[in-house]
Amino acid sequence: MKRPDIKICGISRTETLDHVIRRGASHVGFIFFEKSPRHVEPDVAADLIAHVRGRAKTVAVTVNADNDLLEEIVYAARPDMLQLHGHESAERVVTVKALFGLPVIKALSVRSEADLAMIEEYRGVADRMLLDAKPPAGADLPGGNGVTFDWRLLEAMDPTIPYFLSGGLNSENVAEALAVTGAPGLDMSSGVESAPGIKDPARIDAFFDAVEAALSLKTA
Ligand SMILES: O=C(O)c1ccccc1NCC(=O)[C@H](O)[C@H](O)COP(=O)(O)O
Repeated sequence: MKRPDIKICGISRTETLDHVIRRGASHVGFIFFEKSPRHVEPDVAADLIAHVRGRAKTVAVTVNADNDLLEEIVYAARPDMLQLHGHESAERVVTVKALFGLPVIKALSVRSEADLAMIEEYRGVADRMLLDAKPPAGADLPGGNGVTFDWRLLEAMDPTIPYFLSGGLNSENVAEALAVTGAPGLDMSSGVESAPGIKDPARIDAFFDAVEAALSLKTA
């Protein structure tokens, strides 16, 4: 099995960036959503992104952001990619790509087959999909909620679609997630935190150890 790309999201400290990249993160995500405990201002993100440039792909995560906010983020922080984590339509993805010239990850909230079928709208439009769990009722955040969805829904999915599996991944369940889905990418955030927004070095190590163990079992 090919090693999946691994995206660790919601990072706000250089120490955490260095740690996850040393352990093998291919992508690191920065949250631009004020209600999130992981929110970073564009000037702070600019320093974090400058710190890791060239060592991992940097992703600016936004939620239904208008052009002005995207412009502020892109010109201040210079991310490698944009993640659209709201209700952005396929047409909006096309517009954002044209305006900013950056690859786009489109997040999709999944609970049912019908949710997953929406993926077709973004085929050939988004550079990658991020399949996250639908937020629980009453949640304040569209992502970072630490909840999983039924990974068996992905069994019938076209395997050529590039995507990150997301939602509630942690060191305890990532081996099963990989066994069920064979996902080409993994994305996670709260599963390596000790409290919302606080990344925990021991949990980061446990997660990457679990991924390595799962992959070595698969190739043994
Ligand atoms: O993490 C947040 O606080 C967040 C807020 C608003 C929009 C998106 C957000 N996170 C995006 C991500 O890509 C998370 O990694 C993804 O939702 C999975 O989170 P988790 O279930 O905690 O692993």
